[in-house]
Amino acid sequence: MLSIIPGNKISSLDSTYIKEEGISSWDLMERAASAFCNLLFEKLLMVPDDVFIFSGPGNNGGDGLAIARLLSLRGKKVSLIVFEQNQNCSKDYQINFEKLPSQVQVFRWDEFGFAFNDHDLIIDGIFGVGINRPVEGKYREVIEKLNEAKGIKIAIDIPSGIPSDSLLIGIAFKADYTFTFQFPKLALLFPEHAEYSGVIEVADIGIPDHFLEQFGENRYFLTGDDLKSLHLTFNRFSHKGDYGKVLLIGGSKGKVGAVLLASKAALRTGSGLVFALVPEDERLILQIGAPEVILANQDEIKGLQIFDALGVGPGWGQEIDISFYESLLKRYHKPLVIDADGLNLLSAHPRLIELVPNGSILTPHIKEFERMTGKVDHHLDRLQKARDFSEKHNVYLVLKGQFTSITCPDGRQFFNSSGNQYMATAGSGDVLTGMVTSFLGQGYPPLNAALCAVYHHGLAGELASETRLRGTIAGDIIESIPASFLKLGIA
Ligand SMILES: NC(=O)C1=CN([C@@H]2O[C@H](COP(=O)(O)OP(=O)(O)OC[C@H]3O[C@@H](n4cnc5c(N)ncnc54)[C@H](O)[C@@H]3O)[C@@H](O)[C@H]2O)[C@@H](O)CC1
Ligand SMILES: Nc1ncnc2c1ncn2[C@@H]1O[C@H](COP(=O)(O)OP(=O)(O)O)[C@@H](O)[C@H]1O
Ligand SMILES: [K+]
Repeated sequence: MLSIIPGNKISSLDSTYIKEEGISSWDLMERAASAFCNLLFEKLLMVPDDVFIFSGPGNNGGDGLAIARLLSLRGKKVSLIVFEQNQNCSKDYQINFEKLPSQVQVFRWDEFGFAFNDHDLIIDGIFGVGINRPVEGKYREVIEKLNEAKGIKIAIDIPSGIPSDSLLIGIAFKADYTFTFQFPKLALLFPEHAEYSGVIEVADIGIPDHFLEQFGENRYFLTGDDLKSLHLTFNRFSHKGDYGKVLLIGGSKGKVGAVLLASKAALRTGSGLVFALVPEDERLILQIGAPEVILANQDEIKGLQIFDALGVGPGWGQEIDISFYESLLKRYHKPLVIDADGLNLLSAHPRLIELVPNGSILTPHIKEFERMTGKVDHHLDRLQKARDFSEKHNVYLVLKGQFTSITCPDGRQFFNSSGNQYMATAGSGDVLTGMVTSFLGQGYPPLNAALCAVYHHGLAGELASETRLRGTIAGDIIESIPASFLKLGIA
């Protein structure tokens, strides 16, 4: 799994790796530049002929110079805009400057005209993870102009101005794409930086995961490659009892659809038996909407231990009998999944949180999370509060949004790479609740249940939205769950 390395450890990572591999820092920069160019040709349908590269004084600028050479060798008309005298720039910058082919036109920033067309490609190599203060002076002037300019904009490693692991102060380059080296820098995952980072792609420069891990701080980027080994298999001689008996509890007048969505999602995720407990008057809707679901009644659920997992909260409302919730938490001793009003009720009745079984999975969106922990200032603060909360209450916290994070009681934090903006639609969280509950009921350890559910939910959202775009609805995500398994080769 890809470790996310903090900015202040990247240069020691770099030098240790170079030493162990017996390569030079220039070699590593060359790998980075060619990985960048490969991504460019892979991700852009048409790579523009006119390319403008802005190179700052450090190694991010050095990457820009190497990219200038490689793109020029591939027939592109490259203009390079520089800021400092060569002798004031990094060593590898200077080497790459010497290697520039004569076809690359070099401009000083104050001699350059800044006139671009829609189809020009603008590459930002001004600053990378070495940024150590807010951008001012000539750099600010140039970034302001570039942010107004036409053209397709790509940042090398990180948009210039964004610090590697903390919140932007002042100005930064606004990229359409960020091609980041080896692992995404933490700050790229902050919602506050969404307008700067654009689409994030990871350019593999060949540093292995186990090597990265030594420099990490227990933060990881979850990709499809990580998932396969987490899944349990379905075997030929199995029966429905082998794949978990789960119970979804929620629904209220007008909101029973939430349980319907969660139940269907649990079935599509592979649950053998899905039970639902909803108010008496709302049962018919559920039964018609999903005939595969078994409706439980209050008496049946007295023997709660027969269920392999519970999913509590979708569409529940705030008006429920709180003593029922309390007795549920007291009587069920295995990890369970809590979402939506199940969480809001914990916020309203804080004594209940102490009753939540160890290892349970809580799936708040940002607002629900704030209700539980109090006001959050920014995403970094939220990530720290998530760690504190998980550790204190011994639960897994799935904080939903773009790059949903999964925080473990031991402090590990995983960031999901799948999903897109078309999942911002009513009920998509209920789908996730059904999926997590399903995996938990199938016998996955809580962490694996959360990782698998979050990743497949995002991938199903991507697949569902391929043809539906902004018309994607939660039900489409459910119907694409099997396609997500297929895509990852999970039988
Ligand atoms: N393994 C790696 O991490 C690799 C990193 N590489 C590149 O190296 C970059 C990091 O390079 P550096 O450490 O040289 O850092 P940068 O290139 O980000 O910038 C550092 C330079 O900018 C100056 N500077 C910082 N903030 C400034 C500000 N606000 N105004 C004016 N000047 C400022 C510094 O004094 C220094 O000269 C990465 O982002 C990446 O692009 C790649 O070359 C290859 C491998
Ligand atoms: N822009 C986005 N990118 C990725 N995933 C998203 C995005 N917007 C929403 N999602 C996902 O959709 C789900 C929304 O959940 P939630 O806010 O609880 O919705 P609801 O309450 O309507 O069911 C979460 O899993 C979230 O991660
Ligand atoms: K940059």
